[in-house]
Amino acid sequence: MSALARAGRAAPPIRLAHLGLGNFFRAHQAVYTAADEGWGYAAFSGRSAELAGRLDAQGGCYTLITRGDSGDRFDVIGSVVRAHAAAEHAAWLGYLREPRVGAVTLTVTEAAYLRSPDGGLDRAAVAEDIAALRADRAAPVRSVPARLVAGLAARHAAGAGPIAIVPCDNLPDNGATVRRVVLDLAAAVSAQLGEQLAASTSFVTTMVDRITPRPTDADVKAVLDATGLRDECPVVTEPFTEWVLAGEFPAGRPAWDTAGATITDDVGPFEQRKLWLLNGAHSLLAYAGSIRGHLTVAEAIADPACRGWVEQWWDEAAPHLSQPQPQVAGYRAALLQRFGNRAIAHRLEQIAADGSQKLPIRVLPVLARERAAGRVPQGATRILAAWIAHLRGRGAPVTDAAATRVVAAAAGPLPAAVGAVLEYLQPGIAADHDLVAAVLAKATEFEPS
Ligand SMILES: NC(=O)c1ccc[n+]([C@@H]2O[C@H](COP(=O)([O-])OP(=O)(O)OC[C@H]3O[C@@H](n4cnc5c(N)ncnc54)[C@H](O)[C@@H]3O)[C@@H](O)[C@H]2O)c1
Ligand SMILES: O=P(O)(O)OC[C@@H](O)[C@@H](O)[C@H](O)[C@H](O)CO
Repeated sequence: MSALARAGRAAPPIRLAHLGLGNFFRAHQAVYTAADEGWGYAAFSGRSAELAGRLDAQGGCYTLITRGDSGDRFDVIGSVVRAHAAAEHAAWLGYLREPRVGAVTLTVTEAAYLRSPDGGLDRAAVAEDIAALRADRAAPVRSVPARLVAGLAARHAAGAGPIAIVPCDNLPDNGATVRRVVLDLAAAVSAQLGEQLAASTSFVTTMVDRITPRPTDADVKAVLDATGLRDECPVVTEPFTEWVLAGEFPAGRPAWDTAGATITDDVGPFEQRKLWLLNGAHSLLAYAGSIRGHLTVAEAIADPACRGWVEQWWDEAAPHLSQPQPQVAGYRAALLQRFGNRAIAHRLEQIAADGSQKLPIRVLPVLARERAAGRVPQGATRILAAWIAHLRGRGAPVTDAAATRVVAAAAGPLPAAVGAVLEYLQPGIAADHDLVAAVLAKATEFEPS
């Protein structure tokens, strides 16, 4: 056992699997689970093997650094029992065949669900995995939808009973979204498999919130200095945390609610508030803030211009939220405090990744509502303009699952670029001349002088 032990307690039984072992999972779902000693995790990385190896060498234990204005708090989290690399497919199938494994949580990024523009599965992107599963249900597959289908098929074949899939990525209605891509893929393997998995799988919808930046070598040193423990993979997060879930758990679940999670019938109001206000403002800061030379959220929100743009965006989004306005006002005030936490170095370049996946979720719903009300929203159009400027080489570097297409769309004379990028985001939108003119005017302000 590593020096990072579970304070004399035995490891909990593995009753959960996770896909997308990374920082957020370790600051969020694993922490809620740690409050219930009856449930432990087998966690799999989405792609790389590196973190899984380091974590498994520590018996799954790691230090959670909760970083507030008044200093750091250090807790050893022991709910992860085994950490596996993505390639350990036989182990993945093995856990899913276990009746006592009752749920699979996911944090694999928005892009990993491989949705087509209509929200269904992008079948071309998973053609190899479909062919492999048609030939052999236990064949190694790489994409997230195919790994889920392979695991669920193995479970069904083993007669292990129904299970819950619990996506924890920043996607609206994430349970229904994941249901659709998983069942599309299962049906493409065989119609019968599609029906079997539809009948035996519950897709839970969640809203997740806890700002979790990428840790650095300085965080490893901070743990050593404060606790005397050598931890190769601590995780840093803010004090705030929120988890809202709706859906069935046919094989049970940990007592996440006693650890502070909200169990509800409708995640929608929580999710809109969080995706538009927090994530929308994050995207604005990631593009506009990095163009203004800032590196982190805390730096950008301290810039009066950026702060004003964020407030303007919130003024546009807030009236479209269904939660009571005093509650929304309280959330906005808390967000300003969270964004301003200088102890958390949340890098804008991390948030800037995959704008092609994020902006349709974070910004376009508000834009559509504002246009339906006859207004041209200045905050929303500024976010789009800043993204276009980012794609044209300004601010944070471009990392995007659709980089080839969106960077090409953003190239050349600015008026054509604005039209092409907007059309990429939402076909037909470029016919809205007032909207295009507003985005163009703001994009012009972001052009190099
Ligand atoms: N970090 C946060 O503050 C935060 C907060 C709320 C929600 N989230 C959600 O969690 C996700 C992960 O964030 P993180 O901070 O843990 O990131 P991370 O980089 O630490 O971990 C991401 C995990 O997803 C896997 N992955 C990435 N792209 C993939 C792909 N295309 N296919 C398969 N697997 C893939 C990686 O291998 C890794 O296991 C976010 O994209 C977001 O949806 C993050
Ligand atoms: O994690 P992403 O890449 O979906 O988005 C980046 C940030 O906006 C996001 O991680 C927030 O920090 C998070 O959603 C806060 O709960």
